[in-house]
Amino acid sequence: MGTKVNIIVGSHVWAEEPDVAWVDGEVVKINGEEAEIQVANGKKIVQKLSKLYPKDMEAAAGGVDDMTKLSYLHEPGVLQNLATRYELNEIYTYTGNILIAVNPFQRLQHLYDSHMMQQYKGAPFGELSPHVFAVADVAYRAMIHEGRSNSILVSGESGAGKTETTKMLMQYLAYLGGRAATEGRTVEQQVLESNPVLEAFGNAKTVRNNNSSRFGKFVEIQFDKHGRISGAAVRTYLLERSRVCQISDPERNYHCFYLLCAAPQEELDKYKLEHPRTYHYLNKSNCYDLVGVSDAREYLATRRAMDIVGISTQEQDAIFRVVAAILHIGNIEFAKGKEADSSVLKDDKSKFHLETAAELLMCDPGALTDALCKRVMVTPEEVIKRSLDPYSATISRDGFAKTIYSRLFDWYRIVSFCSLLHIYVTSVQIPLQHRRKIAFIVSTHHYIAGLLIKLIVPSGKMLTLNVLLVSW
Ligand SMILES: Nc1ncnc2c1ncn2[C@@H]1O[C@H](COP(=O)(O)OP(=O)(O)OP(=O)(O)O)[C@@H](O)[C@H]1O
Repeated sequence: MGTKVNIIVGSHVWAEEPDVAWVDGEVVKINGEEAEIQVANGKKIVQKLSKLYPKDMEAAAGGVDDMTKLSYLHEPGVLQNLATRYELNEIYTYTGNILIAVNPFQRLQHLYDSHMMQQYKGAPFGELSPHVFAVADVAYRAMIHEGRSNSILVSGESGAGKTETTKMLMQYLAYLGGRAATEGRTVEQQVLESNPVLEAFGNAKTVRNNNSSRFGKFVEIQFDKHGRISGAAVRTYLLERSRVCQISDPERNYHCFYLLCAAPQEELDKYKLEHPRTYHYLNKSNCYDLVGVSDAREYLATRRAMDIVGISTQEQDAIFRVVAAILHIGNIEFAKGKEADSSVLKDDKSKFHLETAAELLMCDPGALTDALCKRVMVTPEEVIKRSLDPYSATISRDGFAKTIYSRLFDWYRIVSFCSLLHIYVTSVQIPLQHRRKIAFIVSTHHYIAGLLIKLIVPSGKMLTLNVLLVSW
C-alpha cells in the first residue's frame, strides 16, 4: 500500500525494484498516477505514485537503535535501517520491546563475553545498545520482581539464528541464576550442555543452514525464589522423521550418524561401522563432511556433554547402539521369495546387516526379519500374518527405522529432563509454589509460536517478549 505523504517533483522516495528489493531516487516528473524517478545508479524508472514511499533525508547516518524512532515506519525504511546498522556490525535493533536480530554469519566474540554480561545485568531496558542479553535481563527481572513466570518467543525463518540466540539467552540466564558447583556439575552447566546433545540428534545440514534444528523446541528454565536456577525441561515436538531415510544432495542426515562413524576405532569395531558412504541412509547425498567441523571431535564432545547432562555410560552405549542399528537396517535389501508376494533377504550382505542390527537392538534376528518382511493384521477373530513383496518390505524397513529413531529422540529428551529434575528435587528442595520459570518458544512460525504460548500457558500469566530474527 502507498503512503499518504504527498509526493511531488523533487521528493526523495523509495521504489520497488525486483533485483534489489528497493532503490531510492528523486522524482523528476509526474504523469497522472505515475512518477518518473531518477535513481542513484543513473537509471530512470517509472512507478505508480501509490507504490512509492517517502525517504527520510535527515535519517541518522548510522541508523537508529529503535525502529519507533524512524520518521517513516515502512518496509524500505525498516530494511534500510537494519542494513545500515548491519554494515557497522550492529546486528540488534529494537522495535519497542521487540528485538530484531540479523544473522551476522560470523563470531562476534566481543558481543557475548563476560564483560558484556556484567554491563547488561540490571541495566534499564533501552539504556544500552539493543542486545539479546537485555531481553533476557528484562524477563529475569520481571520474573523476580513480579513473581510471575515469563516467556521469550524466538521466531524467524530457517537459518535466521534462532538456535544461536536461544543459546545466548540461556547462557545469560545461567550467568544471572548460577549457583556454586556441587559435585562438580551445576544445574546451569547441565542446562547449557543439553544443547549439544539435542543438536547431535535433532539437527542436520540443510541447504540453508549447516546446523538446522529439525524439530520445534520449548525450553523451560526453572528458578527458585532467590532467582537461582533450580532445574530445566526441554519439550520437543515434530521431529522431521523422514530425514532418517530420505536425504537429498547437498544435505545430510542427523549429525549423530556421522559422529558415530567418526568415533574411535574400538567403538567402530563394537558397532561394526565403516565410512558413512557405506550406508544407504547416508549415501543418497554426496555431502559427508561439514566445512570447519570435525565429526570425530564432535563425537567426543557429545559424549562429554552426555556425561554432564547425567546420561550414564550404559545409557549412552544403548543410544549409540540404536543409532548404529538404524544404519545397518538401512542396508538390508530384499529379493522375491518363493511364495507369491513374499520376500527374503537379498544376499549375505543383507544377512550381515540384519544380524548386526538384531545384535545391537538385542532382539531375535528371526523376529526382526519377520517384522520387516511380514505385516501383522489384528482382527476381532484372529491375528493374520501376511507376507510382503520386496517393495513393501523396503517401505516397512524404512518405517521401522524412522519409528525407532523418533522414539530414541523422545526418550533422550525424557532422560535429560529427568536428570535435571532430579537435581531440582534432591539438591534444592524448593516448594512448588515458589518455583518460577522463563520459557523459550523457538519456532519458525511466529503465529504458531504465539498459539503455543496460549496453549501452554492458558492462564495468560506469562509476559511475552519477542526476538525476531532476520537472515541477511
Ligand atoms: N548471533 C550469531 N553470531 C554468530 N553466528 C550466528 C549467530 N546467529 C546465527 N549464526 C550463524 O548462523 C547459523 C544458523 O543459525 P541457527 O542455527 O541459530 O538458525 P535457526 O534459525 O535456528 O535455523 P533452523 O530453523 O534451520 O534451525 C549458525 O550455525 C551460525 O553459524
